Amino acid sequence: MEISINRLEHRYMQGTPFERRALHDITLDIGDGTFLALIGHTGSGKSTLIQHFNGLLKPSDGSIKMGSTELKAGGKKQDLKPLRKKAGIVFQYPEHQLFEETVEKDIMFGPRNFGVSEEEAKKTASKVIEMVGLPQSVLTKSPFDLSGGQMRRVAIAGVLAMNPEVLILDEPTAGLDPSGRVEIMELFYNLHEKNKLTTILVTHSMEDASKYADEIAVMHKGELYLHGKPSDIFNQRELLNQAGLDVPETVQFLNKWNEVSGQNLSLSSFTIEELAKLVSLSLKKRGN
Ligand SMILES: Nc1ncnc2c1ncn2[C@@H]1O[C@H](COP(=O)(O)OP(=O)(O)OP(=O)(O)O)[C@@H](O)[C@H]1O
Repeated sequence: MEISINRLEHRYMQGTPFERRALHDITLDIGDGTFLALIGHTGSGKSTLIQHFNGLLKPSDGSIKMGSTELKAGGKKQDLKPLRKKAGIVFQYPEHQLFEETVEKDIMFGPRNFGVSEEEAKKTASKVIEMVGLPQSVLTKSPFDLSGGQMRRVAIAGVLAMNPEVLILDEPTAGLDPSGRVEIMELFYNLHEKNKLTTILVTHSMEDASKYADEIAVMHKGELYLHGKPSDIFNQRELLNQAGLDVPETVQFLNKWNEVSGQNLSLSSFTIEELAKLVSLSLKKRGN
């Protein structure tokens, strides 16, 4: 689903002496099926922005269009419900929101709330539990008898059960160990690839942004500071530094390598594997 943000502004506590502008004049188009990483220093406005995608926050000015549904400043409350269904948000530590007696009931909660029949909701639970890589036997268990990683998968299944057209991930790997982080990111990436799901990943990890995203949007002081392909963004290290960010370590290494060796090598996927291949090839060429 295409997303179009037009001159979006958000002010907290609008009209009070405590009014605070968190977003200013954001204009951003996200194409259908794009994987976009949203990065920025703490307090730059990332969470405020993503809460507009499913109508948890309303624009103070400007608008956001999700497919055919548009939410404008001053829009009505009933405009929000269609957005809730279109955009599934996986918040930080989503497992904290599990509350039902069984995994199945927890996953069924969202669809039932939207008027889906008991039978249909059960079918959905069985489908999405598989999508997150858990066995059917988990459905009858209490979510609180599962491991932290399994609980997170159940919470993600609950979001997928709503069949969202856009998946919004707010630092979805926070608090996981390195292997758990990779597993969850690969899960999202595969969902994105398989279903051509438009995906927006809020992350502090330049490595994840460079590895998974087609496009990167950088927020700084409530404004959209940079937006483009990873390779374009990483060419602007000075600007990134000014926003309190840096390029991934693979790019830092290659920049140093080029400086020392006088070469002009460049990366396309920014992974350690690609970097190792590139350097080893260049060493072979030089006869080392
Ligand atoms: N409920 C709120 N009331 C008032 N101000 C808020 C509220 N939530 C956020 N802010 C302010 O809005 C600005 C943007 O915050 P936001 O949480 O969107 O940033 P962020 O980039 O998501 O930060 P982080 O990476 O730390 O999660 C900050 O100055 C923050 O203090």
